[in-house]
Amino acid sequence: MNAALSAKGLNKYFHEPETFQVLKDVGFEIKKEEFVAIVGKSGSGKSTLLYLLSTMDTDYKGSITINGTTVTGLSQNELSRFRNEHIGFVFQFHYLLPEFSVLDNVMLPALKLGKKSKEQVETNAMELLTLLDIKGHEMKKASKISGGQQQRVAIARALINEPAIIMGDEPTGNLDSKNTKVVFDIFRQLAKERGQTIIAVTHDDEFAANCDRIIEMVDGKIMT
Ligand SMILES: Nc1ncnc2c1ncn2[C@@H]1O[C@H](COP(=O)(O)OP(=O)(O)OP(=O)(O)O)[C@@H](O)[C@H]1O
Repeated sequence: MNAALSAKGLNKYFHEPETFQVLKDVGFEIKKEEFVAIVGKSGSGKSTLLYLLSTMDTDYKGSITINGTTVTGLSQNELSRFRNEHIGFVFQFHYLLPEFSVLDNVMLPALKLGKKSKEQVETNAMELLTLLDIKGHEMKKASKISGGQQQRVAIARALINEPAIIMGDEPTGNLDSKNTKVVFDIFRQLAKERGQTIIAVTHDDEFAANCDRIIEMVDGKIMT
C-alpha cells in the first residue's frame, strides 16, 4: 500500500441559497512522501475539497482513505482522534493561542493526545522549534513574535504528533516572499527526510510549480 491518501468519487452539494454541486466526481491518489499543490481559480472548490480530505466535513458522497484507514463513515469522536494522530494542519491564519507561550502552543496537541509524558512532549517540541529556527523564543507569548515566526510555530504545532499527512490551506497566503520560501523549504525537507506527505491549497504559482505535482481544480472537477 503506497497511497497516503485516496479519494474516490467525491461529490458534494451546497443547498443554500440554492442547491449547487461544488465537487463533481473528484478522485485521485496521493503517494507517501509526495508534496502536492491543489490549485484553481477562486470558487473552484479547493477549500471545500481540503475540508473533506481533512475529515472536518463529513457531508459528501464518495470515499476517502488515509494511510490505509477509510475515514468515510467514522463517528465524530473517531474522526477527532484520527485527525489528532494522523493529520497536521497549517492555515493561512495560524490560529495560535496569543496569550500562551510559543512552547505551550506547540505542546498542546500532544498533551491532548496523551500518548507521551509532559517531559517527552516538551523535548519533542523543543526539537521542532530548533528545526524551525525559533529556538530562543519559546517562552514568549505567541502574539509577541513576527508573522513568519508565528507561521513556523504553527508548523511545529502541526508536526508535534508526527502526522503522516500535513494539510495546508494557503499556508503561505499571509507571508512575504522570503518567508514563503522558508515555509516551502520546510515542507520540502519534511517530505524528503521524514517521509511526510504534504497537501497544500495555494494561489502561489511559484510555490505550486516547485511541488512534486499539481492537482488543478476547475469548476469542481479535477483537470487531468
Ligand atoms: N458553506 C457554504 N455554503 C454554500 N456555498 C458555499 C459554502 N462554502 C463554499 N461555498 C461555495 O462553493 C464554491 C467553492 O468554494 P471554495 O471555498 O471551496 O472555493 P476555493 O476554490 O477554495 O476558493 P478560494 O480560492 O477563493 O478560497 C464557491 O462558489 C463558494 O461560494
